[in-house]
Amino acid sequence: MKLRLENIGHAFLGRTVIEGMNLAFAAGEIVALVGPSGCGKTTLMQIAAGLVVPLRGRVHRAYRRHAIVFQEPRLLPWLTARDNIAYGLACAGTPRRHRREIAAARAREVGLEADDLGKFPAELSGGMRQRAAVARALAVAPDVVFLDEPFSAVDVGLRRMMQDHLAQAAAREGFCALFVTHDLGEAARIADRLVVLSARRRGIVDLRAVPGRPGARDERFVFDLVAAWSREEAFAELLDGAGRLQ
Ligand SMILES: Nc1ncnc2c1ncn2[C@@H]1O[C@H](COP(=O)(O)OP(=O)(O)OP(=O)(O)O)[C@@H](O)[C@H]1O
Repeated sequence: MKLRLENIGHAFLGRTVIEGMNLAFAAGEIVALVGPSGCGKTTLMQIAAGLVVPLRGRVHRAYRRHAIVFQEPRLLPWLTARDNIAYGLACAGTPRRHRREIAAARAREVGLEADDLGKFPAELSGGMRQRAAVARALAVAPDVVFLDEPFSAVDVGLRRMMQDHLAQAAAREGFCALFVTHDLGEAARIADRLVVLSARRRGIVDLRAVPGRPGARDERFVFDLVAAWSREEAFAELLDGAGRLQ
């Protein structure tokens, strides 16, 4: 697995968003991209995923396949949850019976019941739809998963469960996850590594390994880590004027 961003630069309507960015990702690691609103997290993820062609630089991709999870589920409304989860497999020509088995297994992993698989997206709750979106991404056995604030709209209990699931799946299956979030607590829970972006400086202000193992950090540890980060200059742009996390 190889994913490397080399000297990436991008601008919208003549306004530079990202400049001279170099990053490399390893198999099995979860990298959190954090930074204030508008600093270019989504743009950088979309460039890495090939959804946006950068104005400058190159993306080196040497892996079989990747999957993307967006902030909203983006399920196809005319397909059942089962067929949504199996969609990538159907596109890849996986036989029907095999893809139904994989879809059922991936659905179970994210806590969807067998009964839910025959339902259409309109019949599922928002949290269930997002579970299906994660199951769909992992169903194709990706080498890289791009996630753009995937859990920001789900309730706190489900968010915790999905974070743990992602961390365990990445460790077990060896995929690399590039995770966009503006929530330092979330990054502290699930990332191996942190990339901190700045809106003012249009680039990376900090790169660091997160101590401990993703998914195995307890509440106290995460709280103390975020408190320590919050006092650092590298995270200043993530704090609002009152010194609270945004
Ligand atoms: N298609 C577009 N056309 C014009 N400007 C854009 C486009 N996409 C993004 N931008 C601008 O580029 C900048 C970076 O946007 P981006 O969505 O990458 O930031 P972000 O860090 O992900 O923000 P947020 O945390 O609010 O989602 C913003 O100023 C945004 O307005």
